[in-house]
Amino acid sequence: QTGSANTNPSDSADDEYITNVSIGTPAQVLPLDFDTGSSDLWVFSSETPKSSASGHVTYSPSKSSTAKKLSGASWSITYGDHSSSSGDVYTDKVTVGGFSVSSQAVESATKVSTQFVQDTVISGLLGLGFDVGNTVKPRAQKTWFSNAANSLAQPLFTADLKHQQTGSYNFGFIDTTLAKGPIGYTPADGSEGYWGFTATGYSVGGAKLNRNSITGIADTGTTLLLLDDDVVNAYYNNVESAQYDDSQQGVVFDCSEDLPSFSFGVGGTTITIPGSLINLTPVSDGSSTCFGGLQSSADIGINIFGDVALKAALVVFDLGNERLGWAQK
Ligand SMILES: CSC[C@H](NC(=O)[C@H](Cc1ccccc1)OC(=O)N1CCC(N)CC1)C(=O)N[C@@H](CC1CCCCC1)[C@@H](O)Cn1ccccc1=O
Repeated sequence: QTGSANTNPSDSADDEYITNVSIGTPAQVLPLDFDTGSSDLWVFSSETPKSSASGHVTYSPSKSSTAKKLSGASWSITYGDHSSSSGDVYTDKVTVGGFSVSSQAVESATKVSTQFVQDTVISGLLGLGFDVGNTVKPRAQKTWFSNAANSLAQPLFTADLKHQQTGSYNFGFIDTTLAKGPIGYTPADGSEGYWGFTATGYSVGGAKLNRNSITGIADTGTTLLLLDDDVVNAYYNNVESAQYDDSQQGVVFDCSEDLPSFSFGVGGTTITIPGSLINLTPVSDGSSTCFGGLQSSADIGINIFGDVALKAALVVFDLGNERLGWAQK
C-alpha cells in the first residue's frame, strides 16, 4: 500500500508548504504543515478559543463518529521560532494521500501562540519526525507515518517540494522520475526526534566541493537554509550588494543581483541549489531589496536544511534503514 499527497507553497515566498489531511468520519479536511522537524499531529479545533480560531478550519471531534477522547492525555510544544501550542488528545481516523491510519492521536489545541493565530493558511502541523520527539503525556503517541509504516509497501516517505508549484509527499514508494540525478544515501540520526545527517562538504558557484562537513537536519517545517557563519560568509562574499540588515534579522541584497549557486555533498552525490532559489523574496512588497534564503544558524545552535535546500532535491526519509536519500531535481 502507498499514499501520495500534493503539497503547495503557502505564499509567494514559499514560506510554508500546505497539505490537506482528512480527519474523522465523515471526513473533516484540514490544511496542515508537514514538519519533519517535529513529531506531534496537532490541529485547531472546536476546543480552540473562538478568538484564536477565527479564520482557521477547525476539527470537531464531537462531529466524528470515530473520535475517542484519550482520557488524561495532554500535550505542549514550542518550536524553534518560539511559536507554541498545547491541549488535549483524541484518537481518530486520519487519511493522508489516500492512506488511512484508523486510530491516530490527534492533538487538539486549547491554546495557540500569536504566530499560529495569525497564520491562517494552516490549521496545525503533522509531525514527520521520530516518535521520541512526541510531547503527549503521560504516554507519548506515535506519528502518523510511524503508525502507517508497517502497512506501507516500504517504511519510507519522500518530499518533493517546489518553488511556486505543486509538489508532493509520497508514502511507501520512491517515484524516481521526480529526480534528475541518482539518490545519494547517508545515515540518519533520529535520536533527537528529527532527521539528522552530515553533508561531506560544500561549494559556491559550481566550484569543486571542499571537505568541510556540515552536520544538520532535513527539516520541511523550516523555510530557510540555516548554516554556520563561515559558510554563510563564504557564500555572500560573492554577492556584491549583500549586507546584514538588522531590522530584517538577516542578509539582504539587491533583487537584481545574479546569485551564485550553493552545492553540498551528501551520500556520494552533489546537490546544487540554483542561485534563483536563494533569492527568496523582496523584504516587503515592491522593494528592490531581497532577503536571502541562506542565513546564519548561529543563534539556533543547529544547522537546518530547510525548504530552500529541499526544493533542489527529491529527499527520501527512509525510516526502515534509518537513512536519508538526496537526489538532484
Ligand atoms: C529555527 S527553526 C525556525 C522554524 N520556523 C520557520 O522556519 C518559520 C516558518 C513559518 C513561515 C511563515 C509563517 C509561519 C511560520 O519561518 C521563519 O522563521 N522564517 C521564514 C520567513 C522569514 N522572513 C523569516 C524566517 C521552525 O521553528 N520550524 C518548526 C516547524 C514550524 C513551526 C511554526 C509553524 C510552521 C512549522 C520546526 O521544524 C523547527 N524545529 C526543528 C527541529 C527541532 C525542533 C524544532 O522546533
